[in-house]
Amino acid sequence: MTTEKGSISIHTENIFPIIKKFLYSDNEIFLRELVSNAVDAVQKIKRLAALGQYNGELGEPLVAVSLDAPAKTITISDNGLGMTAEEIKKYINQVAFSGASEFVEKFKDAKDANEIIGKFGLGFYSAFMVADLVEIQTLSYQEGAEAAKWTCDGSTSFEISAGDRTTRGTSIILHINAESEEFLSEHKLQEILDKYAKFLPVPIQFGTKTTEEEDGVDEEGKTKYKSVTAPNIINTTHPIWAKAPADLSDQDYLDFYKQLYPFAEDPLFWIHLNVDYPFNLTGVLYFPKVKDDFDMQRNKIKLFSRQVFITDEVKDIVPEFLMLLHGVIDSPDIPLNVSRSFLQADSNVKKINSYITKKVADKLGELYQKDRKSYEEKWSNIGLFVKYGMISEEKFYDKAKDFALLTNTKGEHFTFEEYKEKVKDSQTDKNGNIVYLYTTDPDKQDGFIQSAEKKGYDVLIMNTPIDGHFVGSLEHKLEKTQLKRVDASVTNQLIEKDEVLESVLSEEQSATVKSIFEKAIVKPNFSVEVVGLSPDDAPVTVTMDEFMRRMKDMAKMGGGMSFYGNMPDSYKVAINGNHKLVGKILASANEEEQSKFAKQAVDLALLSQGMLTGAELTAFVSRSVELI
Ligand SMILES: Nc1ncnc2c1ncn2[C@@H]1O[C@H](COP(=O)(O)OP(=O)(O)OP(=O)(O)O)[C@@H](O)[C@H]1O
Repeated sequence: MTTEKGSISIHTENIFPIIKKFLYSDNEIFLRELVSNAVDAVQKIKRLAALGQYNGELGEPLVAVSLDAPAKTITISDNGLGMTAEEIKKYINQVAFSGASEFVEKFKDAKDANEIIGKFGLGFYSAFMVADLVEIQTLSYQEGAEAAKWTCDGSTSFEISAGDRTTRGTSIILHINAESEEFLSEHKLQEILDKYAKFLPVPIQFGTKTTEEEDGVDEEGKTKYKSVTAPNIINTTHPIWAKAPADLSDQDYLDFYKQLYPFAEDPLFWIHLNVDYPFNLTGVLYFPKVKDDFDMQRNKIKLFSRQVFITDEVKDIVPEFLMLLHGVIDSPDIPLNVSRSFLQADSNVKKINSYITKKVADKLGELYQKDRKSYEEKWSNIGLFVKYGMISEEKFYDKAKDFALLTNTKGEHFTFEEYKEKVKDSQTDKNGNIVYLYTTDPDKQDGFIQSAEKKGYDVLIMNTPIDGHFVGSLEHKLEKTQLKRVDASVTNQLIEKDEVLESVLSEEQSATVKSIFEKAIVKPNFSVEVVGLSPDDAPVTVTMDEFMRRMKDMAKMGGGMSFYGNMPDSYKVAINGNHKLVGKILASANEEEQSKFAKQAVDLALLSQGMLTGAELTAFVSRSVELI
C-alpha cells in the first residue's frame, strides 16, 4: 500500500480546535463514543458471520481498553469487522456534515457535547477532544484485505499507509494532549468505563486483575490458594433488562437494584418494561421506599441506548410523577442528541411516556387486586406516586381512581367508592354535597378531630407534602363533594345541615358577650361571633376559613396566589353561647373579671391548636397561676 496524504473533507478548516474548545467540559464521552464504535464493530462481524457473509474464525468477542501512561496513550482495540483503507476514507474522512455553515450555526447554542456529536455523526472525532494525534490500526475481515493505518494530528490533513495489525479488527490509539492528562490515570478511566460501559453487550476488558484461585491442599489438609492474573472485564453483557422476565427471579431483580444503588433500601416492587412496537423499549423500574422527602429521590432512573449509558437526566422521557422511581430504561428510539424542547415534541417520546404511565398504573392495579392487605401496607410509600400521578396526568387519574386509597384517623383505608358509601349518610350537607373532612396534623388538630368524631363524622388524614394539591384535585374530580379541613370552622358548621342549634342567649346578651370578647382580644385580625353549639363543645374555637387557608398554603408552596400570601392571617373566633362559661361571664358584674375569663378562654382555644406562643403564652401562664 502506498502512503496517501489528503485533507479531510469538511468545509471548515479549523474544525478540531472548535471541537476541543467548545466541547471541553464534556470531554470524557470520547471513551463512550470510541468504545461503542468498537462494540458496534464486534456486533457487525457477528451478524456477518450469522448471515454467512463471513466464514473465518470469529474468536471471543472482545473490546480492550488499555492505558500506557508513560507513553501518554490510550488504546481502544476490538476484534470487530475492521476497515479497509477505502472504508477509512469513506467513513472516517468524509465527516458527515450537511455543511460547515450549518454546523457552526448549530453549535453556537448547543449546551453540551452530546448534542453536537450525535447530530453531526462526530462520534469518532470526539477523540480529538483529548488527543493531539489519533492513530487507527485496522485489518478488515474481507478476504485479501491489507492492514491499514491512518493518522491525523488534529489538523484537517491525514495520512493513510500500510498498517501493522495482523489480526482482524481495529485499534484506535490516542496520543493524549497536555490538557487532558487527567485521563492518563487508571482510576479515572475505570470510573468513566463504570459510568458508560457497565452494561455494554460485548465484554470490555480494562487491564488485568489478580484473583485468588484454589491450588490443592497443604500438609495440614487446608485448601491452598494462588494468585492468578485474569483479564479485568468491567461489564455485564446481559443486564437483566435485556432478559426475559420469565427467566428472572425476585432475587435477580433485587441484586440488580443493589448493583445500581448500593446504599438504597430494598425496593417495594418493580415493573419489567418490554415493548418492541411501535417503539423499542426495555427496562426495569423499581418503586423505592419513599416517604416525604421525595426531592432527594429524583434523577435515579438511568437511560441507556442499546446498553450504552446515556444519562440519568430522564426528565421529559419519563412522566414527571414517575421521576421518583428508580431503575433503567433502554431505548434506541429516544433521540438522545437533540435539545430538550425537541424531545418533548418527539412523537416517540410521547408514546413512551404514555406507555410507561399505563404500565405503572396496570401494575398498581394488579397489586391492589391480588393482595389488598399487602397493598395497604405499602400505601404510605406508594401513595405519594399515586397521588402525584393523579394530579399531574389525566389518564393516570382515570386508572388510579379505582385503586387509590383514602386513609382515616383510625388507620383504615378506603377506595374512593367505598369512602363515599361510608360517609354519604352522615356527611351530606343541606345542599346535597358530601363533605369529606380531613386533618393535616392529627396532633395539632386533635380537639377538632375528637369533636367531629363525637358527631359521628369521619376524618381523613392528609398530611403528606402532596396532599394540599391532592385535596384540590379530588374536589375538582369527585362530583358534589367538598373537602374541608376539620378546623375550618366549628364542628357544627363544618357540614351545614338544616337543623340549627339555637343559642340560649338573647340578642342583647349575644351582643354583650361579643363586645366583651372583642375588647379582651387585642388582635386586629380576629373576628368574633357568638354561635349556638352544644353545651359540651368548647366555649371558644378559633378557626381559619378553608378557602383562605388553602390559598395561603399554596402561596407558601410557591403556587402563585401571592395576593393571598401577602394578606395577614385572619381568624374567626366562635363563642359557644350555650356553654356555661359564657353564662358565668355574663353573670359577673366585674368588668375586669369578665375580660380575664374571656382572655383565658380564647387563650385556651389558641393553646389547644399550638397557636399560643411568646409573650402571649407567658401572660397566659401567669394569668392561670393567678386564677388558681
Ligand atoms: N472500531 C471500529 N471498527 C470498524 N469501523 C469503525 C470503528 N470505529 C468507527 N468505524 C466506522 O466509522 C464510522 C464513523 O464513526 P462515528 O463514530 O464517527 O459515527 P457513527 O458511529 O456512525 O455514528 P455515532 O457515533 O454518531 O453514533 C462508523 O459508522 C464505522 O463505519
